[in-house]
Amino acid sequence: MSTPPAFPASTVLGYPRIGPRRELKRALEAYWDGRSTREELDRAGAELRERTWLRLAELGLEALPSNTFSLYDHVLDTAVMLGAVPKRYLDAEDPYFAMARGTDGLAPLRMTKWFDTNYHYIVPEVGPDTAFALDAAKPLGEVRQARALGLETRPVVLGPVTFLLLSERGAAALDRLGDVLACYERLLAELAAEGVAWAQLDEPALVTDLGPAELAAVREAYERLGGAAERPGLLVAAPYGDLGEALPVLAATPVEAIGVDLVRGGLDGVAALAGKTVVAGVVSGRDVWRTEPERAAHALRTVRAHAAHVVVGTSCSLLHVPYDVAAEPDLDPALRARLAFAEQKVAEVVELARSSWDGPEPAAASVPLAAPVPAGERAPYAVRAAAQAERLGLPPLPVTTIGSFPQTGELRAARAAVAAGTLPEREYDRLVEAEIERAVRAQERLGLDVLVHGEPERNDMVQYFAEHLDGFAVTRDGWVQSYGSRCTRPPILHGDVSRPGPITVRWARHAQSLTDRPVKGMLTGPVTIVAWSFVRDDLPLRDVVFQVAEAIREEVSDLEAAGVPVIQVDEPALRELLPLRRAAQADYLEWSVAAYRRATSGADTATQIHTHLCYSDADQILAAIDGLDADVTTVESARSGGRILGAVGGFGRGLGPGVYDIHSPRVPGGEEVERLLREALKALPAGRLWVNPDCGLKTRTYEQVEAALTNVVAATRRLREELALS
Ligand code: MET
Ligand SMILES: [Zn+2]
Repeated sequence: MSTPPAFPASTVLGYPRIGPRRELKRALEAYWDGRSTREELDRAGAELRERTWLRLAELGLEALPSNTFSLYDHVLDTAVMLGAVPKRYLDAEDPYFAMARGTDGLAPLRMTKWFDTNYHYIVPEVGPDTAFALDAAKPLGEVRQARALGLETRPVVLGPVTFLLLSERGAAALDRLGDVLACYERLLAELAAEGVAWAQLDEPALVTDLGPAELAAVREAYERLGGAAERPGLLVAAPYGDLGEALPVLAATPVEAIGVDLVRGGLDGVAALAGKTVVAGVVSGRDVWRTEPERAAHALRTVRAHAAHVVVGTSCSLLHVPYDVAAEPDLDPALRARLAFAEQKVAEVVELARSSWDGPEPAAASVPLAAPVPAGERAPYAVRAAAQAERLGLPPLPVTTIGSFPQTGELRAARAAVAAGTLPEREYDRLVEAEIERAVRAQERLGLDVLVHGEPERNDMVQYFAEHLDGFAVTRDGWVQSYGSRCTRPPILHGDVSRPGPITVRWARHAQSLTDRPVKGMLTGPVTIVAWSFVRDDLPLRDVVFQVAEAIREEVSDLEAAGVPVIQVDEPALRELLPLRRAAQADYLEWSVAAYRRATSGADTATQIHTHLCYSDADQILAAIDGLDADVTTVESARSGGRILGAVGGFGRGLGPGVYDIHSPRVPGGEEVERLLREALKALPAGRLWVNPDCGLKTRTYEQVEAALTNVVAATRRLREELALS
C-alpha cells in the first residue's frame, strides 16, 4: 500500500452515542414498544451521528471518528459485520435486537461488563462452524453519511484479537483467527476503495495479561493486516491501561499508528514507539476532571522524543462520560470549573494540539500514601449463626428477595414533581410509605420469610446514597450508557465523604412497624458506591472507599438501633473494579474486602448481615467473597444455569444462589424453581441454603413478581416437607 497522509493533529477515540438528551434511548424504546418503525429508528440514529460530527468539527477537532455509533452495542455490531450471527437468530423478525434482547421464544446472547467499566457488551458466539462473511455496510454507510456533510472520517472498528478474546470461548476462539482476518482484510480493501485515509482498530484486550498464544495472535493479526495490499493507514488503539508486553509486539508490525492510554498507562515503554505515529491518550475518557496541562504536556514531550509523529487524543472513547458540563447549571460553580465532560474534553484535546507542549516539568504527583484502616472483627460465624437463629426463628430454606420491588410510573412521576417543585416533599414521603406498605403486605401474603421495604424511595442504588452524603454532587443530565438504551447518572465524588444523618432508617423502620416478620435493611456497599461514581483523583482509591465505608458503618449502626434485625450491604460492583492486570488484583481484593468489613463489622452478633453480588462468574473471586464475612450471600445463578454452584462447595456461611432470572418478564414455573433448588442442595447443606431471585425486582411488574414468588414459595415448601421427612 502507499503511505497514508499524515494523521491530523487531534482526535478522540470515540464519542457518546445515546444523545445529549438520551434521544437514542427514546427512539429505541419507541421502536421496541411498536410505537415507531425501523426506518424511524434509523433516522434518529442518523441524526445523532450527524449532530456529533458537526459538533466535533465545530469544536475544532481535526480527525473525526465514524462508526462509533451503535444502535445497541459495538461488539454486537462487529459480530454482525463479520457474519457471526448464531443460526437460531436468523429467522427472528429483527435478528440484531433478538440477539441483544431476546424474543418470546429465544434467549438473548449473554451480556457482560466491558473491561473495568460499567458499560456492558453482548458476548459473541464464535464456534467451529461460524460462517464468517464480511458485511461492511455499517462502517461504509457512516463514512458516506459524513462525507455527504463534507466531512472525512476515520471508521472505528473493534479489532480481530479483542473480538475473539471477548467471545464466549475466549482465547480458544483464536482458532478462528485466520478466517476473521480474511474478513478484516476485505474490510480494509473496501474502505481503501472508498477512499478512506485512516481506519482505527480498537484492541483494548491488549492491556490485559496476555499469554504467548495471545501475543502470537496479535503478531499474526497485525503482520497480516499491516501487509495487506489495499488498505487505509492503520491506527491500532489500546485503551484502558498499559500495553505492557503487547507494546513491542504491536510496534514490530507494519501498522502506522498506535493509540496509547497515557492516563492509566505509564510512559516506560514509549521508546518502542520509534518510527510510529502515536495517538497519545492524555485526556482521560474515564473521569470527569479537567486535564492538568503540565502533566499532559510532559507526556506529549516524552512521546515526541521517540515517535515519528504525535497526535493528541483521549485515553479511550468518551463513551463513558456525559456530554456537556454546560447542561448542569445547578452544580456549584467551583466544582463545575473543575469538570470536563465529553465536549470539554474535546476542547482540551484541540487546545493541547495547538499548543507547543513547552513548559516546566510537572510537580511530582503528590498522591498521599494510603492510610491503613482496621477492618474490624465480628464474633466467629458459629456464634453469630446461633444468636441470629434464636433471634430470627426462620424456617429451613428461608425465602427472601434482593431488595427492590417494582418501581411504579406513579412513583417516578412523583419524584420528578418533587424535583420540579410541584409536589411537596411530605406528600411524596407519604406515597413512598404507601408503596412500602404495599410491598410488605404482598410479601406477607406470598409467604416470604425475610421481608424488604422494596426501595421505593430510591431512584438508583448509588445516586440515592450520594444525594444523602456530603462530598458528592449529582447531575441533572449526566447520563452515561450502561447497555442498550439503559443509562446511569454517576454521582460526582468531589470532596471528603461524611454522613450528615441517617439515610434509609426511616423507611426500614416504617417497614418493620408494619409486620412481625424480620425486615432486612438495604444499603449499598462502599466499593459499589465508589465504582458507580466519578471519583476524585487526588486521593488513593482505597482511601476514598474507606471514607464511604465509614459512612455506611454509621448507617448500619443506626439501622440496628431502630430494631432492624437483618441488614444487607450490596456489593454488585466488587468485581468490576478488579484491576485488569493480575499483578494488581491481590492488593485490590485485600483493601476492598477490608472496606466492606469496616462497613459491616460494627454489627451486633445477633444482627444478620447479608451481601449481594449479581453475576455468575463470582467464582473467580470466591475467596474474596468469603472474606467479606457476611452471614448470608446472595448471587445470580438462575440466569447462568447454576454454574456458580460448582464452585461453592467449601463456602462456609449462608448462600442464596438465585432461582429466578429477573432480567426477563418470563415467570419461572414451580417445577423449574424446584429443580434449581435441588441442584443447589447437591452443592450446599440445607441448613445454609437461602431461596431468592437473582437480583432486585424493580424492573418487573407486580403481576410478574407475584406470580414468580408464588411459585418460588410453593417449590420451597415442597422441599421443606421433604427435608423434614428425611
Ligand atoms: C445491582 S444489585 C441490586 C440490589 C438492590 N438491593 C436491588 O434489589 O435492586
Ligand atoms: Zn443484583
